[in-house]
Amino acid sequence: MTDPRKTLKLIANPVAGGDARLRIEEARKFFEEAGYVVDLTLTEKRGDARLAAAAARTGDFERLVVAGGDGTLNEAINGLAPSTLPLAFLPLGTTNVLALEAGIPKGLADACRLALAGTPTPVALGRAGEARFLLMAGIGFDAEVVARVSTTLKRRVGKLAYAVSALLTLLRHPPAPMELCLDDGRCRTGYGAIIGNGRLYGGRFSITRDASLQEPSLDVCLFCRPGRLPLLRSALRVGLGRPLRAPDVALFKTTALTLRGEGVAVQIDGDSHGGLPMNFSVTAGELLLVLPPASGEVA
Ligand SMILES: Nc1ncnc2c1ncn2[C@@H]1O[C@H](COP(=O)(O)OP(=O)(O)OP(=O)(O)O)[C@@H](O)[C@H]1O
Repeated sequence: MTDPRKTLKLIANPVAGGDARLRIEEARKFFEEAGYVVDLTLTEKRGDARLAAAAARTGDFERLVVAGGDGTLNEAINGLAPSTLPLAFLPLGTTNVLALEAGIPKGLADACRLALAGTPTPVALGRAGEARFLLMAGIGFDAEVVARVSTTLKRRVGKLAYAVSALLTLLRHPPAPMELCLDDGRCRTGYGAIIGNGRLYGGRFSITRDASLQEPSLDVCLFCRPGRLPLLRSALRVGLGRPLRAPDVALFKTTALTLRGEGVAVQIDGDSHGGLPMNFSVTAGELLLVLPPASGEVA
């Protein structure tokens, strides 16, 4: 006989943010006490969340709940989308950009409550080659910082590990040139780019301030000047919460672009994703993300 209770699929990374085992167990209990049968998959390595989310597409689930960092969330999205199964998120990672962007509470009980009672909201997803991204793609310097960040240091000191990696990357070599081309054939040279589907970057910082998860467009920030100094100046402005400006950067919205560059790295949603050349685009409504009712995104 089938269980008449509602079933949740929970995909959780037990090593997110250092050690998330206890919090995952608490979340499981929360959902069970709320009357749900919980089908839990604990990830063991990169790739597991994607496979588990792909399998959940054909299951009889009320919700897919992903517990972990933005990297595990990205994997789950790549396994799930396009789908009408609502995806809720419990932020257990180091940086948790989505939680900040979308107003998902950091407190576990509140996040669990939202996972059950929040509004499934259609969001647009970015594409980097074949892979989907929810928050942002970073090309060049930023992706090298991600690639070089020490996991051991990240577990010990959290976000500070990214600052250490940024310094080492900057000392190593100046940003490499790349060519950005739009669909109408217009091209220009840059020295790094951030392609934002969302507004926030690396925490509460913002580079693509006008982006919106619900809007099917990509906000591009192209770093236009060669050398380390302009990049440092831009990093400082972002750190101080100031907007980036021409001529250091070019900011624009688009729905598709191509980037080319010799040995230039790419990251999506905070995890390495190969290198250029790569096409980037955006598709509306490929995912129903469970968000706070009536707010969508925080101001
Ligand atoms: N059990 C696991 N062991 C090792 N790596 C894992 C495991 N589960 C998932 N991963 C991979 O580790 C990467 C980072 O994990 P995740 O994003 O969940 O947490 P985090 O690194 O603490 O947080 P953040 O993404 O905010 O830095 C993900 O890309 C994921 O593919």
